[in-house]
Amino acid sequence: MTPELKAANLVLRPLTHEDTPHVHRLVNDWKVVRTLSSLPFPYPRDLAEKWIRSTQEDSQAGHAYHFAITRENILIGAIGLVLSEDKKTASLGYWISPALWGQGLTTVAAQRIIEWGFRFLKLEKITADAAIDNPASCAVLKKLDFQEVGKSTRRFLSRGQNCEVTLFELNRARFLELNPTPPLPIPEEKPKPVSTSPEVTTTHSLRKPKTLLVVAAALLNLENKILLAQRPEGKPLAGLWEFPGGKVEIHETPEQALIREMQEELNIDLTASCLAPFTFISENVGEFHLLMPLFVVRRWQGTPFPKEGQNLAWVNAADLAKYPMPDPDLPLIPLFQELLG
Ligand SMILES: Nc1nc2c([nH]c(=O)n2[C@@H]2O[C@H](COP(=O)(O)OP(=O)(O)OP(=O)(O)O)[C@@H](O)[C@H]2O)c(=O)[nH]1
Repeated sequence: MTPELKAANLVLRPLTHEDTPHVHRLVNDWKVVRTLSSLPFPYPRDLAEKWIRSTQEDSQAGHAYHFAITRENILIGAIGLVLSEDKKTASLGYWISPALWGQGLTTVAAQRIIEWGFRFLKLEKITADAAIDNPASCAVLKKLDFQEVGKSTRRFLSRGQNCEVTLFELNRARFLELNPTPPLPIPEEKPKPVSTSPEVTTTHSLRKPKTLLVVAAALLNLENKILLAQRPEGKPLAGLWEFPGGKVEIHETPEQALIREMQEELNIDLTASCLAPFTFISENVGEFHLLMPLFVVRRWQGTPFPKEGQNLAWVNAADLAKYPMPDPDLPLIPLFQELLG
């Protein structure tokens, strides 16, 4: 499923039926449509509708992930990855409202999608192409470290003719070499001014990030299915699936925090439960260092109920990878597969 991703002041989210008039208005513009090979001009509204439907089907089937690019809740463009059959390669495509060209917004959105493609989808290579008379798009790809690998010709429906295109590629090893740190989460707090405490050095990159202590539970039911909760709208990383839990307050032990969070989020009582420490996440996620003890819990009182309106899913260990999760959770998947078979 297509998750919601944040990138600077942009939110990249799945397209919905309500986006149809905006997609139609923005794409049905010669300046946009001439850069896209597979669309006619004029671009009829029912094609916008069909395309949005197809993005939803493709996302469910895991064939392609298309995102609306939004700023302050307004759709300003779209970006997507279409996967090869073996799911090792994807081709990147995008368009953005011409009124916003030249502001670097496409680069910001594309950088986030590429990051997600390499780190979450574990792609080996991302390809892209741009008509040779579209230098702005070529410049975006070069800024993103794509390498030019050749030329080809492609039929452009909008122009009714074949056009020469430049082919680009970025492979996973190069991306990881150039971007060794995990993607930045969206900081919830404003950056604090650099203090003079001894653990702080003068440069931002060397500053010791604050440790964020979060506790979470893998609730296992009688069929050995694990409960995942989807982060609700309005929270950072909304749309991603995670182990229910939350931040440990200053006056709490992790176990006390877990009992409180399970009551607040799921209306279940863990006071008499066995909280079995299973593993932990210790990962630098940009503005802070996430430390997350994860407990396995098999018995509790009550029935999990999504008190915060979050979606819940009982998931077999073998299916965990089908649920987009925050990057730090990904190494946990094989551990559960080993534990639960
Ligand atoms: N609960 C939980 N949080 C996780 C997981 N993986 C992961 O990276 N996190 C991160 O840990 C942090 C948890 O913060 P939160 O915002 O959910 O905490 P909370 O429930 O206390 O929220 P609140 O501050 O809105 O009350 C988030 O940055 C979240 O992205 C996970 O599997 N479960």
